[in-house]
Amino acid sequence: MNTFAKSEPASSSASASTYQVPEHDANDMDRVVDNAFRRYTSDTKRSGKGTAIVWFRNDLRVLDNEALYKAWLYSETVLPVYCVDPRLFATTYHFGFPKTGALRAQFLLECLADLRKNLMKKGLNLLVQHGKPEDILPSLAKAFRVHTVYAQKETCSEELNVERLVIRGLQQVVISPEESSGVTVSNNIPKLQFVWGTTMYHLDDLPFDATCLPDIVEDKCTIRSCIKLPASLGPPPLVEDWGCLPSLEQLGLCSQNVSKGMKFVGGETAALSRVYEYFWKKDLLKVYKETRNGMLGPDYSTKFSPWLASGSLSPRFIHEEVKRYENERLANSSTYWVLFELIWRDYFRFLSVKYGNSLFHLGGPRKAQHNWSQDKKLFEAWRDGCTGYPLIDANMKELSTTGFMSNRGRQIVCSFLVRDMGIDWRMGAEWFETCLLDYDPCSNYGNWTYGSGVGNDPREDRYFSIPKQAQTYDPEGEYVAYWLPQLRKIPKEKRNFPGNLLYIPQVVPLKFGTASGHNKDKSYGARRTNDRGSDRRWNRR
Ligand SMILES: Cc1cc2nc3c(=O)[nH]c(=O)nc-3n(C[C@H](O)[C@H](O)[C@H](O)COP(=O)(O)OP(=O)(O)OC[C@H]3O[C@@H](n4cnc5c(N)ncnc54)[C@H](O)[C@@H]3O)c2cc1C
Repeated sequence: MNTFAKSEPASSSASASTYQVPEHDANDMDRVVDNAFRRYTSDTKRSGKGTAIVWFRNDLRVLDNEALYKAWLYSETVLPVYCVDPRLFATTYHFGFPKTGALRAQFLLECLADLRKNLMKKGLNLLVQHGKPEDILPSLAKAFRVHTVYAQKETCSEELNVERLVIRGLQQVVISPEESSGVTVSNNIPKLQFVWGTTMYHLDDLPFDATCLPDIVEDKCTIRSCIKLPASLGPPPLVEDWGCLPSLEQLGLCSQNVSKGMKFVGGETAALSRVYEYFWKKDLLKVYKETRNGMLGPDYSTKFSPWLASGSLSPRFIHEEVKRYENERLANSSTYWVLFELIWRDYFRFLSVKYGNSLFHLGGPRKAQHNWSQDKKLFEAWRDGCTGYPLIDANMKELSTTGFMSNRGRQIVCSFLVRDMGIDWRMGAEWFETCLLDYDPCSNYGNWTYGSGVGNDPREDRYFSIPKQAQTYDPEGEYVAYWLPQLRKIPKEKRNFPGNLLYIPQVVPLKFGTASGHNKDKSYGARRTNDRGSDRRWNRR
């Protein structure tokens, strides 16, 4: 089997100047996950025979995992498998950036270590194999006489291509009736069965076909309950070597310490702890709508996205927790707004079903024509946080240091790259793909096409004025001074507008307005009524 040599366990310690998200220590986190598992336990009896594989992809969780549930229900033994696919650690499609940066790789390893731990709590384990799923799964299916491989359905081209190759690989596997231990394997070929599990709304429950998705976000259908699992899913099949998790070095990456800002802990245990911390312990859900446009610190927004993207957290679980909070504490526009943001997440996923590969094309779903530049120097100034605009530079430094950036920050740096610099939006999207802990092809490319005017958004011009954004969202320059300490010595109101003498020269002039003062921007801000950016999208409901 293609296993890795034993390496040091993934570490997640945070230094004094970082915020650990969640803040809980390991014992507290274990208590939270055990409680959640207990609440989602059922006494259903399994009805199947033989062995089934669960092929874990972006669903690195036990709670509300339908593939795991079905594999357990329709078999006598379940073999959970994760394939460390080398393609994930290659380079991005157009511009050759690392496909997975060190911080997300580290987060992924933490997710896998935690998944193994939680599967063991349920009487199973996780087989970690190095290689392509289309090579590994058929050979495991043959060796373990598997009747079905269960997996979560994906929607974007790279993942769909792997699915096609796995199906083809399984078609080469023939399990004779004598080998199949009494299980009916149709045509003697193990089958690949998909479940839908990435979104809060189930694809099959939409009141329209996903290919007819309207260009508006609506909350029009009911949300399914989380799946309950029995207390034990064991026993697992006999496996000689369950495989070690690779080190970053074995993946061809150098480890990167988070020296300041948010240090996220990967895995389902941390995800459930963050939900507990944000909703129940700190009671922040009730103010989410007022704080969600912040940029500094761990608590202005939920910070659920890295766990949602890796599938360590189920959006349906968040929905159920919001409803529980509304019943037990209060319901207000903030409790609703978290769900509404999750509808946006769903929306971008369904959009990928509707628009397919055009989400990744220069002209986007709209097939828009623009004269984009690919100026390397300008792009590098943006990427490295050296544009001379503190708000841009601070956000880009946060991204490369932590793998995270606020939603506000993402909209601002996206607008700056495409509107002020005129750079090909795909360079920005691919750099985000490298760096983001929460990278998700649908949300990332969906938001980039949206922000650069090539998406399905009826409004073409989403320009974010930096002076106006700085004035509104960082009036005291706290955020920029946190990431650019050289600004701490100047008066608060000047930190976002330090002038070239105190800061570095600006690489491009702003397309509209100037960054040198508030007053000039006022008329400009008033003229461009869309300056609050995506907030106006709510009008489209
Ligand atoms: C250019 C750009 C690129 C982005 N790339 C990604 C990406 O790769 N992965 C990703 O998960 N999000 C992406 N987003 C959306 C958004 O910025 C993040 O989801 C959000 O900042 C995560 O922080 P949070 O969990 O605290 O969000 P919260 O404000 O607490 O929102 C709760 C959840 O709602 C969802 N959500 C909120 N806003 C959006 C949105 N605009 N689009 C889709 N889902 C949303 C997320 O799952 C988020 O975790 C991008 C936004 C922009 C403008």
